Amino acid sequence: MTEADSEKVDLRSEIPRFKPATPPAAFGEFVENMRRLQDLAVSIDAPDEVYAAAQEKTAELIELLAPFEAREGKGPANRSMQLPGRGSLLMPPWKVEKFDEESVVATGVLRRYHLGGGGVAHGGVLPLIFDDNFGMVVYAAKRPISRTAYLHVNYRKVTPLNVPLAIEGKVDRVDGRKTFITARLTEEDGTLLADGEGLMVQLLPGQP
Ligand SMILES: CCCCCCCCCC(=O)SCCNC(=O)CCNC(=O)[C@H](O)C(C)(C)COP(=O)(O)OP(=O)(O)OC[C@H]1O[C@@H](n2cnc3c(N)ncnc32)[C@H](O)[C@@H]1OP(=O)(O)O
Repeated sequence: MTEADSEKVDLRSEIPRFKPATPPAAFGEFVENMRRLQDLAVSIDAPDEVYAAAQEKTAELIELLAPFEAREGKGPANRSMQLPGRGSLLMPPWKVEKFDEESVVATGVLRRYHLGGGGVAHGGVLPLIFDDNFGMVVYAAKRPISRTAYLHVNYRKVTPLNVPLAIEGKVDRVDGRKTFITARLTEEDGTLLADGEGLMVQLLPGQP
């Protein structure tokens, strides 16, 4: 995106400009360790004394970090484009591989943290991945800043964990303030796991 385009995007909304962050390497390592902790927190079966020791260590960590809690858009989480999931623990640790007006592609794996039941991904994780993709598609296509009005996911096959996956989303059609987006979630060999459609509606001045 050129500087001129970036200015154009800003003028189309009252939402503050998205400013990418470039945190030190230690932040990326910290986030990855936190992801490992999430995987463990949902999978451990430990003796009582291990829970007690873990509780003490997490309490220490909270004490260390709490003074640095910052408002949205200030800390590096969610803004670190070079990190999986933009450095946000909410997002699965996926990386954006393609970001242009034609489509947005992100790839990655789902992990133990994302388990639903029966060894496969929780169904609720997929709308998160689709919604994030739709948001990026709107931005990459230089459509006005918009929010999801609806999102429909068709689950075609169960989504495996620890297997490379990809989502590709693109603008299907535009109608005034409305941008209709479609996306497909696939395995590396192209097997379709889910497809989705969403309506993104351009925010009017003053809309949050
Ligand atoms: C800081 C970065 C922020 C950028 C966001 C990144 C994107 C991330 C994507 C998200 O996850 S956003 C969070 C989830 N979404 C929301 O919280 C949205 C909550 N809903 C709203 O804010 C409003 O409902 C919305 C802005 C989507 C629409 O409200 P409006 O009052 O502005 O729209 P209006 O009701 O006038 O409808 C505009 C058009 O959209 C149509 N429409 C709206 N909602 C619809 C719906 N659910 N189904 C079908 N059509 C719908 C509506 O019929 C109409 O069509 P026409 O122009 O043809 O008449």
